[in-house]
Amino acid sequence: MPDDAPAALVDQRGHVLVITLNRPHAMNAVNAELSELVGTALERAEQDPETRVVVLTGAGERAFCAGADLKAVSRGESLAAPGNEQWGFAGYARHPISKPTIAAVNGFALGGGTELALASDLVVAAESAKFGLPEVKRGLFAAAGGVFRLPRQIPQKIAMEMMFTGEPLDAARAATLGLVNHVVPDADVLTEALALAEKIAANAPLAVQASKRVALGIVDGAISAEDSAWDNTRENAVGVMTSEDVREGTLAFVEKRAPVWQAK
Ligand SMILES: CCCCCCCCCCCCC[C@H](O)CC(=O)SCCNC(=O)CCNC(=O)[C@H](O)C(C)(C)COP(=O)(O)OP(=O)(O)OC[C@H]1O[C@@H](n2cnc3c(N)ncnc32)[C@H](O)[C@@H]1OP(=O)(O)O
Repeated sequence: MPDDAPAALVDQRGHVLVITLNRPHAMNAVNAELSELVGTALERAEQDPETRVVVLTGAGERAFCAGADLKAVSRGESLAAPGNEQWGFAGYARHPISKPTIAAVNGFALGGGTELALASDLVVAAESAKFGLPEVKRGLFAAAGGVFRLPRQIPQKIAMEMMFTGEPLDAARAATLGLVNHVVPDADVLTEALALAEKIAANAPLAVQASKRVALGIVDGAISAEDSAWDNTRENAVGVMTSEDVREGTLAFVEKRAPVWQAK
């Protein structure tokens, strides 16, 4: 892929906007450029009356999204890229848009990748896809919604084991647990996600959007509950993300070695 290729691509297909994370050389890991381009695409989708459904997928055949860019983090760059609170990577997690979103998970969905799937309304997964929150292996914390969305979307004890061990689930197990709507052959992920999107786009947009708004309002609890979840996450995350573990955990990944955590 040319070095100057954009980190995310946008493709309008009738009433469906397809956003493709486009850093396959880095397993579509989220850096500031990718976050900003995803944010711009989401803002366009939200404001364009012609767009009724958004499909989010990853470039290449190996990864949907491998989470935050650990090389950037190991260089001390912020995970919360400036300006992405409303629309960027974190924005997608914290401020779901009013239109239905479908994650077409074409491979690894790890860390922020799983958090993007958790923040999506529907998930179509490749048979080879894997879902996980390995942040704790890097000294990090699933601060983009993982820590409170995962226990809400799958059984609590399974969610706790995933968060504490950092070990992934395969697509079949994720579907059994309710994290995935459809598991399809790897080659069919985008086609199947688009077919589902067209099915939704054929229905009354305002009614579909109102259904999403009310359902999320109930599932996420009252605004105060949702805000306290984020505030609590942020309080815990800041403590974790400013620790020496972050530098050691991410450097260990970059240097392809086991991390050596400081004795606590
Ligand atoms: C202060 C808090 C405020 C809270 C409110 C809002 C916060 C907003 C910001 C918070 C964001 C938090 C996001 C999230 O919770 C945090 C994370 O996501 S941490 C990252 C978690 N992900 C991982 O640990 C996965 C890392 N990758 C792997 O384990 C493996 O690469 C793989 C995916 C299992 C594939 O393995 P392999 O097949 O062996 O392939 P390679 O490992 O060789 O990878 C190929 C190539 O890609 C590069 N790469 C892979 N993953 C990443 C990555 N995450 N970052 C950067 N680069 C990655 C890898 O280095 C290889 O490159 P090469 O070495 O060939 O140059």
